[in-house]
Amino acid sequence: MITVENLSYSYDGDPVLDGLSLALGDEWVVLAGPNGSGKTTLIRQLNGLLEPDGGSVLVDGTPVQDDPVAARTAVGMVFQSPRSQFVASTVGADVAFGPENLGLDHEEIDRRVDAALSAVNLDGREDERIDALSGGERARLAIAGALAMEPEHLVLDEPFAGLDWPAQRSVLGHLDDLAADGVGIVVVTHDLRDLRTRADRVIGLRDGEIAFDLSPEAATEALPDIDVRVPDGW
Ligand SMILES: Nc1ncnc2c1ncn2[C@@H]1O[C@H](COP(=O)(O)OP(=O)(O)OP(=O)(O)O)[C@@H](O)[C@H]1O
Repeated sequence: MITVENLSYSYDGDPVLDGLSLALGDEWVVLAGPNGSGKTTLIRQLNGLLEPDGGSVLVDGTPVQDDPVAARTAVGMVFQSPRSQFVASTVGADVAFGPENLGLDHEEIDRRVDAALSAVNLDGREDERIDALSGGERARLAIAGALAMEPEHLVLDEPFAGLDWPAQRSVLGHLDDLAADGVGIVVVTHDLRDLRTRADRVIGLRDGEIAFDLSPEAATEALPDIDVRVPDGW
């Protein structure tokens, strides 16, 4: 469980989040909002990449700042620009890096790397150099790196941008499996296609505040109010 209590955050004195509270359990949550509404600023606090100016974020009851390693193990994060997320030069080594740091044995590391790469349709490409991958392949690799950590919560910032349809379908299928296993999924996106039947909640953010927190059905009328398009067939 991730609990955000009265969270405030400013960049150089400009408030972006102001007294935001939220609880995220083992459910599928879509976080939607227009550009600049504070989505990325919010999720970066969920595993300690940003430190709150006020209020707190707790993961399983422990403040993130008290145990950042536990928070980063429990809350996996995939960002929009994956380039900076890679730590190794080849595909397999990069995905193995996180599990290796957890001190897992080789068999378990291999199992996780295989499962994560296959979830994003990159199986068999362990030895390829990351700098030779396309943008979409890098985005998929970043997702594989987070999957291999087998976190309790997986937070993905615009995960489908730049992914072709087979890769999107594969990632969605894997997220479905994770959700069925009790992993909490948070998808930050402007593009709600394929998410209506998956999401338990749609949280709308506007100007750093929660404008609504509703079921997908109930969010239909609220989404245009925060300038997020309701997809055809939603
Ligand atoms: N590093 C930074 N320094 C200064 N201001 C920032 C920084 N990062 C974000 N901001 C500002 O904070 C506000 C919220 O940005 P944030 O990236 O959290 O929004 P977002 O909802 O994720 O937007 P987008 O949909 O465009 O990704 C914006 O006004 C942005 O300009």
